[in-house]
Amino acid sequence: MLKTKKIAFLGAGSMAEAMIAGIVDSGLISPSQVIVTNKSNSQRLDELKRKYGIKGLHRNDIPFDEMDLIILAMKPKDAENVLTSLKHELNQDHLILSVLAGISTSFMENHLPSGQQVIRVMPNTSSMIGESATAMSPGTHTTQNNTKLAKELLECIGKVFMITEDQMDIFTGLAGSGPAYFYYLMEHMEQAGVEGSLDMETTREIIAQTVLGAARMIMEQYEDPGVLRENVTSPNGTTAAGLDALSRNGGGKAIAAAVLSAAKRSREISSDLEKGQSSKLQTV
Ligand SMILES: NC(=O)C1=CN([C@@H]2O[C@H](COP(=O)(O)OP(=O)(O)OC[C@H]3O[C@@H](n4cnc5c(N)ncnc54)[C@H](O)[C@@H]3O)[C@@H](O)[C@H]2O)C=CC1
Ligand SMILES: O=C(O)[C@@H]1CCC=N1
Repeated sequence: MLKTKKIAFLGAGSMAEAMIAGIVDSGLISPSQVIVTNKSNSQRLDELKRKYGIKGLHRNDIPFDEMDLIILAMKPKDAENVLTSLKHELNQDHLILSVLAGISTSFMENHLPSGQQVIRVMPNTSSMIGESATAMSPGTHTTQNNTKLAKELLECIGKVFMITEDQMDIFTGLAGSGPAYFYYLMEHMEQAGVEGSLDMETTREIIAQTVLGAARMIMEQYEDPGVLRENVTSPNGTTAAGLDALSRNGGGKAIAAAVLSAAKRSREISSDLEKGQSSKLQTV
């Protein structure tokens, strides 16, 4: 289904680049099927053109008539303006995908022509290497065919989870923001490794392999993480000492609080937008 489809990304930041890289790399979409635009930075468009062979165009030069999928990838604070500006460019066949945190399908539907097909999507930056955990939740008017088409596209960038829209905030807390928690953890592990006399490059490789191995154990052994943790932990051994320090320092609670705080922030963004308070979002 994807072979003939034309895709326009509105927004050319980190998330758009990660998706473009994953999509182009999958080989299921040719770079000539992808257009990207942004607010004003033409150097950035040149960079994406050079790296991925896609087209980078000024917003006013996008041939919307020829597009099938339009992917919104700007910041939530810019959503309302962009949706309003799109109103006169769209027809009923256009499928709109939004990757914006906190932007509900009803918000999109209310700002677009009546009956417009929209899908709310939450990918993460591991899209870049085809390893995103991506959620999707279709709007009221989206056909099954278009839902299937979007799923096919999103499968180019990783695993896709079809969820209900009320689960989007927690999914954002877990997976949209999730890579950052692991990078944060890895930064701290790196620091400890270097303090323990390993060089930075080796430490980084050791940590990355350890994280990768742990993730693959979960995915391939279908085992509960608690059981896998116990398998590592000898009574009165090194891991018990490590886990005890983690627990004494609030490690477990901190991790759960990170996920819940991100989910709460996603809900707050929605609520500010619903109240017409885009200006409250400032840099978001
Ligand atoms: N960075 C991440 O890990 C993830 C981000 N997201 C969502 O993706 C969206 C983009 O995030 P980032 O790429 O990190 O932001 P970014 O700041 O790197 O990129 C935003 C892009 O939007 C463009 N833009 C602003 N106004 C525009 C307009 N009127 N028309 C067209 N383009 C416009 C900017 O020029 C820029 O290229 C956000 O809504 C965020 O919630 C979702 C999942 C993960
Ligand atoms: O930090 C943010 O708001 C975006 C959404 C999920 C990941 N990054």
